Amino acid sequence: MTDLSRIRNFSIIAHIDHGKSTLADRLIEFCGAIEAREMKAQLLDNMDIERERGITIKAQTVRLNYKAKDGEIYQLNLMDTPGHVDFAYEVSRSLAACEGSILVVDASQGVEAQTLANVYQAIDANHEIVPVLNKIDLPAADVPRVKQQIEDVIGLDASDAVEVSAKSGINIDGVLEAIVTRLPPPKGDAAAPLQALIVDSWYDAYLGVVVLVRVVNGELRTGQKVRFMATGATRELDRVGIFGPKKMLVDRLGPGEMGFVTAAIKDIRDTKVGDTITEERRLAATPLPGFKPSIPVVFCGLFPTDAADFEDLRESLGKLALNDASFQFEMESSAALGFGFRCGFLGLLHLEIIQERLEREFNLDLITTAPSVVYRMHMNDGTMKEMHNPADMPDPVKIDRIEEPWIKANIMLPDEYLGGVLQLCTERRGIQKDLTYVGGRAMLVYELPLNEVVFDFYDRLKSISRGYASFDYVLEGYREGDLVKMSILVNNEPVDALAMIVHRTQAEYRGRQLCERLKDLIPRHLFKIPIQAAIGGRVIARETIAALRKDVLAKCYGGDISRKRKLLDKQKEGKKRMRQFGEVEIPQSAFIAALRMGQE
Ligand SMILES: Nc1nc2c(ncn2[C@@H]2O[C@H](COP(=O)(O)OP(=O)(O)OP(=O)(O)O)[C@@H](O)[C@H]2O)c(=O)[nH]1
Repeated sequence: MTDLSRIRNFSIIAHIDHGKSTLADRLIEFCGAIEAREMKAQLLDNMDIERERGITIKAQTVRLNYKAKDGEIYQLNLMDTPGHVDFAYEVSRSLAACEGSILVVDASQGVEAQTLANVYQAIDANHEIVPVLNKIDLPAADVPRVKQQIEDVIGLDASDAVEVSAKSGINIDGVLEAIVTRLPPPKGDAAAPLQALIVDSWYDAYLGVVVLVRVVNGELRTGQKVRFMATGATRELDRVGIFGPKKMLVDRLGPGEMGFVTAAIKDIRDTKVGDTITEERRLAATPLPGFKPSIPVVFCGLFPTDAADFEDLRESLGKLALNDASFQFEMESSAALGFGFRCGFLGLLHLEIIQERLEREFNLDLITTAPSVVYRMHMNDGTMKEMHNPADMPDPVKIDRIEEPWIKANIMLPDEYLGGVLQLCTERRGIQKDLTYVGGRAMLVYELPLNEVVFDFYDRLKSISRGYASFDYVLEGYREGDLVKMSILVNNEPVDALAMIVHRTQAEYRGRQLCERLKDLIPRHLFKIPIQAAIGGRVIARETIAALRKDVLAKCYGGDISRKRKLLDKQKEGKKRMRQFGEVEIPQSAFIAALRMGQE
């Protein structure tokens, strides 16, 4: 067990692409030599599946051993945090497991929206923060300007910011020294009853459920009988280990240390993130303060393009859920798209990651319905229902009011794009809260309904600002809105997969857009096909696909009217049948295309 004064637990926070991963790699590399010589850990099988995980959405820790200039060897636990706003909850729980943060800012770019969002979280977690200016090798790097910006925008003293180039390996030891000298050591009591915080857990094909922990008091040992305080389950620990960055077994983990344990646990849902592990023999009096659970905020339907893939899809979703407790799914059926699943995500990026993994790793071709947020339906009878799917909208006469989630967004952008971005935010029902300028960049704070953001806000923002705007948000809470369900009717039949909840003021615009698209996508039939957008019984937009008229009368010369009538009747019957099976006549590809266009 390491003396507390020689432990530092920290995370690296940064805006995307400012060099967080590159710096982490350099730190690991720099400390690598010492690790091999001085650590008495037992090397576990070298399993590379971790690397296969691609985008790191899971919190990971790496233990480094650093020989500092004071001659002492320090144990540094680097906690990786996911950078994207969708995973804000995961960021906050990673931060809760450490005492300090390294704030990486690209010296050629300066402070961006995610820099701010992450710093605020670190401040909330009471972290000591060391600013690091990266990419000083770039000719465009402007260290004095970015230092000034950090002081003006964030209010952090940047006079002793560490200037580095992660890519060229310049001043990496400067970062390590700052960690040792400027970040506080953890606190804890080795003699107290065990309290270890579950920071994360995931399923590993070889080890079963792996639980990432931060020990606060007491110690964790192999063979120890432990209790999970939230669930009350007891287990004997099979393994106690660390990531160095490879998995290595250790005898014990003491206060302030981070590592992993395994204990014949089958389901990650049994290891609740934020729960406290204590010792069965000597129970802790109270659990540690946990974390807020991460709850899905965006839902959409996932359907296999080929109905024969349904079982494969179910199995693949199950596999993904093994490693991602914040991902939810349940079966859903749609008249237009067949059988599929309603899935819940932390945000749009999370949705994209899951969708991409299903398509790439599991080789599935999928249709995604328009993303929807979680609405709160306050019914006349005083009850409240959460609605994840527009198809489940109760009868409007029974609804007293509907609430929708709102976010607070930070948008940073070069001045010249401000006009366009303000207009976009206004179109999306945004409420401007603040506008300030820092070194030629505008910093906008807006409140926006999440439902307007999940649609295509981010893409529009990027295109208006030519990619220069950065955006981050936090959920603010629920507010009442004048929201309605808009149905799309094709040939007078509602198409469930295209229904959506919209704000009344946006309904007509959205409705018209969808009808126009569908008109081009649905092939002509022998009869006219009306395509309508409707709220309740009221049509708000309409397009018509003209009929393809087969000239049935061409064969009848002259006046035999009864024959003509017969033929016409026959054709009418045909029409009826068509109408009856109206949906079958619409190629599924049309729905798919309409939905995909909605996401562009
Ligand atoms: N010139 C220069 N480029 C760097 C430096 N550090 C990182 N980069 C480059 O910047 C890009 C982003 O670096 P990453 O380390 O992937 O950034 P990140 O913040 O971890 O990004 P995500 O993992 O995508 O969030 C890469 O192309 C790096 O090669 C540096 O010191 N100098």
